[in-house]
Amino acid sequence: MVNQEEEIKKKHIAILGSTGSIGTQALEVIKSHADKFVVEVLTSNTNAELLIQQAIEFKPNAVVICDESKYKMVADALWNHDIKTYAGSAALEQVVEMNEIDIVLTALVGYAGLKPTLKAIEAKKAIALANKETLVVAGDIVTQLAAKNRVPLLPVDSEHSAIFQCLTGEFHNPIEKIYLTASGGPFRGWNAEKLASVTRAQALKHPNWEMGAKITIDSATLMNKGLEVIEAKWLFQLAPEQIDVIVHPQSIIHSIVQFTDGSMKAQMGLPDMKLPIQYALAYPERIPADFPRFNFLDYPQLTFEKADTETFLNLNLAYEAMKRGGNAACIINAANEITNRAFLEEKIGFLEIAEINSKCLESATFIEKPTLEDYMNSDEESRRLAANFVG
Ligand SMILES: NC(=O)C1=CN([C@@H]2O[C@H](COP(=O)(O)OP(=O)(O)OC[C@H]3O[C@@H](n4cnc5c(N)ncnc54)[C@H](OP(=O)(O)O)[C@@H]3O)[C@@H](O)[C@H]2O)C=CC1
Ligand SMILES: CC(=O)[C@@H](O)[C@H](O)COP(=O)(O)O
Ligand SMILES: [Mn+2]
Repeated sequence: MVNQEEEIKKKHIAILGSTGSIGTQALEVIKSHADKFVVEVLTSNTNAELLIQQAIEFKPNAVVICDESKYKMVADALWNHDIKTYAGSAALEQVVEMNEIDIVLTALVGYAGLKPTLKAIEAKKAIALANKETLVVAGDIVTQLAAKNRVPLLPVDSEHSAIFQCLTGEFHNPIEKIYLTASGGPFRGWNAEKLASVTRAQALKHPNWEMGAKITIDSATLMNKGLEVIEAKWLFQLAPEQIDVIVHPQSIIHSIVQFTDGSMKAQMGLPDMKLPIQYALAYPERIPADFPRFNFLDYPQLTFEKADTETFLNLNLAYEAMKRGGNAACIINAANEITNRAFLEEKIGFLEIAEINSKCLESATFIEKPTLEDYMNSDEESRRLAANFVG
């Protein structure tokens, strides 16, 4: 019989996007610390097969399949497993409110993360935040709501986890600046002429990380770093001038904080997302893990270089959106979700991603102080514009 006290002491976790790269790695972490974590909710967009397998193995309280046409398949497979089964995106906003949940891991991709994250914050659940687009789109509303509800936003993104780890014990010490490290992606050093004809398959080969398709393409165009700059602004309440990007092709140093006395703290380790995922779930504890250890002799050189923002236009576009404020970041995020997908569907070339994103920033309606509804309308408007430019 399960010892009820032991079960209560465990952290009860909802994973939104459990079938993706972050979601599946989170389940590995949870499995190897079954004494500390228990799964309450699992969700996927369309991948019913994997969701069913995960549900049977981890026995959550509830699952959500966003694609309603797959509901019957999931419900039929789980009917005798004592697991509540829901369908549709709106169900994500309801399951995060379940009493049993302590932490919501936002491992779903894109703008779809915004509304369930806001609901989870309102329900006072701690947020382990992988879904960077949530902060890019509406960082002001999300961080204010989290502060009001005294809800921690625990970064999962490797760079932001690195900064967060460097800030442990330093919360009263002002930050002079931070350096977000960037791998440079698969096309580091390439010129525009070569980039014009790169294929989807080439862009999907990240040099250091295995990730979902959307973020892998964003890494290749440097939009990922642009989104991360904006994510950092909101997570650590920094001014644009305090955030710098440095290309570090080995992805060993995950990011750096520089304090006002000039001292710099960096967090390093082999590129493995299980570490930041585990850090966020176990926070404030560090718990053991047998992830492979870094060996200095395998990396006799850790190198650094300037990002090529003249060829990879998305990074400066994100800085520009951050400086403009208002709904500008929401506009480029929406445009980028359309152009990223259009490139994956081979409808546009690699260089057109940034070109169209930039046109959307210039042509969409700017709103200086957007409400949540404004963000939703702005997301729609920018998607429409981008789709037109894609043709
Ligand atoms: N992968 C990584 O190493 C890192 C990822 N991140 C961030 O974490 C987030 C997740 O990335 P990643 O795991 O790579 O992405 P994946 O594409 O691998 O997984 C996305 C997950 O979200 C689900 N999903 C996709 N679209 C929707 C939608 N519209 N509504 C609801 N659920 C949806 C998918 O379901 P289905 O399987 O059914 O499609 C899947 O479970 C992103 O915001 C990314 O930027 C940050 C740092 C590192
Ligand atoms: C693992 C992670 O956090 C990714 O966001 C990663 O940083 C992508 O690599 P790039 O530095 O190439 O964008
Ligand atoms: Mn990252």
